[in-house]
Amino acid sequence: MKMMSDGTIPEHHPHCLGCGSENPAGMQLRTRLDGDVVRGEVTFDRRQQGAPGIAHGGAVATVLDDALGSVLVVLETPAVTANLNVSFRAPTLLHQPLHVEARVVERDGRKLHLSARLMDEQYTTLAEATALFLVVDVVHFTQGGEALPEAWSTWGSSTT
Ligand SMILES: CCCCC/C=C\C/C=C\C/C=C\C/C=C\CCCC(=O)SCCNC(=O)CCNC(=O)[C@H](O)C(C)(C)COP(=O)(O)OP(=O)(O)OC[C@H]1O[C@@H](n2cnc3c(N)ncnc32)[C@H](O)[C@@H]1OP(=O)(O)O
Repeated sequence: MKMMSDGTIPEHHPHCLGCGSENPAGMQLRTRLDGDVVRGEVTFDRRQQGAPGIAHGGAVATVLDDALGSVLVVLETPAVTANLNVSFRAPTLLHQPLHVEARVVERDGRKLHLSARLMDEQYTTLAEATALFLVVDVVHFTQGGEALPEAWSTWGSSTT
């Protein structure tokens, strides 16, 4: 398990465990482990606006994908999103602190079935996702020609 002594998952942006960059839409998702569930908080701002005052659906999907990626950090398993299915249940308003959670539903060989949920301050569901992540060898991530975070060198690379 990859987490700090206070239960938080290291400053991550999942893409860049250890590199400290923001995710593609400039959102900061801080996550921690609560039992088997990754929980986090995020607030959207104008950069993620779709309709006036409302978050763009792609930004909502990004946060859900990021939360799902945090599950990989906990599992210390390199994997990629093969399929992401998002249901938008209610408008996600800007400037409101929101809750996110993500968990493993089932593992079947290389297939990780995960789920995630975005909720408002009262824990009303705004969007939910189911995803298929496929475990890959760490070599998968060298295709971009960039150095990989040192922390990944200890991660399981078995894809069986
Ligand atoms: C930025 C990513 C960093 C990820 C880092 C990883 C670890 C964690 C590190 C830090 C942690 C944090 C977070 C990550 C950051 C954010 C999360 C975002 C993650 C991403 O943003 S990641 C980018 C988007 N993602 C891709 O860039 C994938 C492109 N893609 C491929 O690279 C290949 O497509 C691959 C490898 C997925 C599969 O290729 P492959 O050759 O290995 O496997 P193959 O096709 O043989 O499928 C084997 C079995 O899966 C079934 N299957 C396959 N695809 C399916 C689908 N779509 N739907 C339903 N079933 C599917 C087949 O039907 C077969 O099933 P069966 O065995 O039963 O026949």
